[in-house]
Amino acid sequence: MEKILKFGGTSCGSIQSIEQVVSIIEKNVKSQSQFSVVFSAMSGVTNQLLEAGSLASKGKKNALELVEQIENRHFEVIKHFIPIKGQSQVIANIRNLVNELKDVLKGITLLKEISPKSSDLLVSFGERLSTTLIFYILREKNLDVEFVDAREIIKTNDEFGKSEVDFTLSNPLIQSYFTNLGNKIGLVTGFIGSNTKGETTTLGRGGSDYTASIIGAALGVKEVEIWTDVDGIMTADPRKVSTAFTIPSISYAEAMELTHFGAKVIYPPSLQPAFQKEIPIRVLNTFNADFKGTIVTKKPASSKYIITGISSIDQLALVNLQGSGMVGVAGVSAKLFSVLSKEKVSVILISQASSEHSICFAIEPQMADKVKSILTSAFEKEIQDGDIEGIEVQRDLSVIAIVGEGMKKHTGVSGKLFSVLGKNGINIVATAQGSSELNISVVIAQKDLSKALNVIHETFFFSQLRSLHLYLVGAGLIGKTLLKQLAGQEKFLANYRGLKVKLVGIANSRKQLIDEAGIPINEAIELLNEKGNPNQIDTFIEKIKELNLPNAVFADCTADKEIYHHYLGLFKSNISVVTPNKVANSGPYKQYAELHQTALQKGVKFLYETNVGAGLPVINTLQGLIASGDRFEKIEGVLSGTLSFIFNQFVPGKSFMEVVKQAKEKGYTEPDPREDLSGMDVARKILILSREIGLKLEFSDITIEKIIPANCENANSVDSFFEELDKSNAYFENLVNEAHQNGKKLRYIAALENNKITIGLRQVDSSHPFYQMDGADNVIAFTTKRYHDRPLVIKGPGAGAEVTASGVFADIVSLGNLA
Ligand SMILES: NC(=O)c1ccc[n+]([C@@H]2O[C@H](COP(=O)([O-])OP(=O)(O)OC[C@H]3O[C@@H](n4cnc5c(N)ncnc54)[C@H](O)[C@@H]3O)[C@@H](O)[C@H]2O)c1
Ligand SMILES: N[C@@H](CCO)C(=O)O
Ligand code: NA
Repeated sequence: MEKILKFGGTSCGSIQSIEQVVSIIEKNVKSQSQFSVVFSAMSGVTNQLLEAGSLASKGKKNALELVEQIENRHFEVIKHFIPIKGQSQVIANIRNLVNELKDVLKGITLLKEISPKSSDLLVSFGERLSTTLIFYILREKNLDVEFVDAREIIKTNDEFGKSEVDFTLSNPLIQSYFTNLGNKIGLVTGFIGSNTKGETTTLGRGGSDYTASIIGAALGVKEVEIWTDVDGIMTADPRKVSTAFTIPSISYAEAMELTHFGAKVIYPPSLQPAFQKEIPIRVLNTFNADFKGTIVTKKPASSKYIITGISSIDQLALVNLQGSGMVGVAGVSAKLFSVLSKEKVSVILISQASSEHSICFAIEPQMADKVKSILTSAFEKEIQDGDIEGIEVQRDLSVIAIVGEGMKKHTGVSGKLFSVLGKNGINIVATAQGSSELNISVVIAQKDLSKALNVIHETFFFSQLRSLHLYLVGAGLIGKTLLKQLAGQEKFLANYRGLKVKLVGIANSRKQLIDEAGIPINEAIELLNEKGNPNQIDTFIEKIKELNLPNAVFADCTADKEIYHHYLGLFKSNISVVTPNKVANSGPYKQYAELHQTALQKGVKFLYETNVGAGLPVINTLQGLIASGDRFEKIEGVLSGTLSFIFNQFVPGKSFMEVVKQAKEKGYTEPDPREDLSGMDVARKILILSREIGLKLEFSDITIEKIIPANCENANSVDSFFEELDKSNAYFENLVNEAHQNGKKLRYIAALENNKITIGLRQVDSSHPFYQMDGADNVIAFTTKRYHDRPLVIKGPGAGAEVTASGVFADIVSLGNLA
């Protein structure tokens, strides 16, 4: 025999799935391999049988209704696969089995009780029915098959419900049976066996896999194939991590570790006989039969990943035993674990500090109360004497284990694990590493489980493609331009920066839309309009925090004066903020400092390069100089793109108001251009620069020389502001004429020197470095200790949608380097 195949309940569960099974078996026949097949009951039938048993024991008639349902399900399959003239024999055989089943239920009804022994007999009908059914289907296809009742070859002890296999008795029976079978395909009932008296027994959890593994081991086959309904063992639970993928090859030991922490595809104890004989086990998908699945072997193929997989237990409780009296006292942990073992408490994980001051261990949460009371009485004396301070239970925790033989060869694996959790604000409550270095486990709050699994998975399996989760608030000029740029660069970012910017939320002042699965960037605005809910920024931010996505960034592309109140809370939730909005950084100094300190403390970023000079590298350059120890002596600049444009465009004879309107149309002005013309916008920028170099200045420390007459400044709406501007044309003509007559140009210059900020309109001549400027140019000159004789000058367009959005873009992408 070369192979044993095993098909699980879902594979035998329907006409469609049985069609798959038949085609897989036919393919094996064509390849002329010698093999036999083990079957589970049709999915759901075992439970129905148990339910029928329980109903019967209570004397309820509807037990028979369940039997009828089971019978009909089998008949339907027969009718599909077997031509009418052959059906009667098959139906008669199934009916015989069903009658026998009804007799068993009658017995249970009479006795009014269901013993483990009758329960085993009852459930055995599941596999006996499914295997009989498939036997006839395959015979109809002219395959040389034989029905094998496993009770004749697998012998067990008398422990009904979960009997132990007697290999000394079974192995020779199996060997002689299959030798006699010759070239026929044996179709074996999974899950069941019998004791020496011939009474039916069952093999417990993973029973049919166990049957396949027992037979495979007894016959020394080359491979055991477990056919199920998933693509093999995956790197993580695909319901929790959507990017999880199949592990092509895994060691027995790794499979054991992964399944200990919850991966449910196989149940390794049931594969033990095959493991021991080093027979490879292949996990395959009946519904995706050409897929290679996972092979579990002693020596798996080498992999490019450091770890093999991640698994988790959703719910556990942590018990902590601590006290100074425990230090150096031998026997505390011996006593602890012997008490636990006596009470059959299974311990999921243990961690002890080397100070020996405390021992903590994880258990199933439903055991927590019991364990606490057992330990309180077991350690009564130690607690009374004060050697143990008490027994503390923490709940609502989860454990994540990263598993892999490859960890032995690599340093820094735990560093990587802890740092990615830390960066995402996930607190590690306890940790344990087995000395085999096959697994590192961390206990975390249950609310962080999904986030943690995803970042860990990304870190270890997709280090070549990191995700940033982006929430964009403000879908106006800058927001929309940013979206366009992001959409255009999606491929480039993936291919050359290993970065995926996933838009998960978007809002404007009217609507909001959040979708964890990702909002297509190039359709985001339409989707927001069509599907968005009314926007309430508070609820939007609450939702963001609740979602708790890893590597998250909030981009504030509004000019709103209140939104920044949320930044602090976002930082505290480990969400970075990127913004062109200057309000946060130019408010009271105390608040500026608090925002920056909190971001630093939480390990998130607060990035706002576009606060000054739009996309020009002003803030980054300044921060670089400061970080490298340079000292600032003077900052001087033309910081308003709008005013620059206006003084470059406006000549006497033109309408000043029209030029301002043009600036607005070109996207240079603030949403409210009064901010630009009042000098407010420039004041914000120079104040921000002063804070960046370490000064604690307030807005009130700034002297602003106004350039617009009071009637314009005090206009109470944007429209009336334009009207007032129109009326004041002569005033502006005068200003410009005067400068022209002196051979000079007008520049609105902000200067910071000797801790003082001044802002005003200056006439500059051709020798002045700010004389030559075009369009909406900004120019900033840094005079520092190092740039002393000739300042460092940054010059170029300092306003406009494209250059601003690209500055925001660059800030966002720089976060990707940290993800
Ligand atoms: N235009 C430039 O050259 C430039 C340069 C640097 C910085 N900035 C800054 O960029 C920001 C955006 O400017 P813009 O020209 O795109 O403005 P805009 O008026 O075109 O767009 C603002 C967007 O924010 C939304 N919004 C306002 N309040 C909101 C709230 N409370 N909640 C949700 N959404 C809200 C609006 O609906 C709109 O979608 C401003 O802070 C501006 O100072 C602009
Ligand atoms: N309104 C601003 C945009 C850049 O911050 C300006 O004109 O400079
Ligand atoms: Na900038």
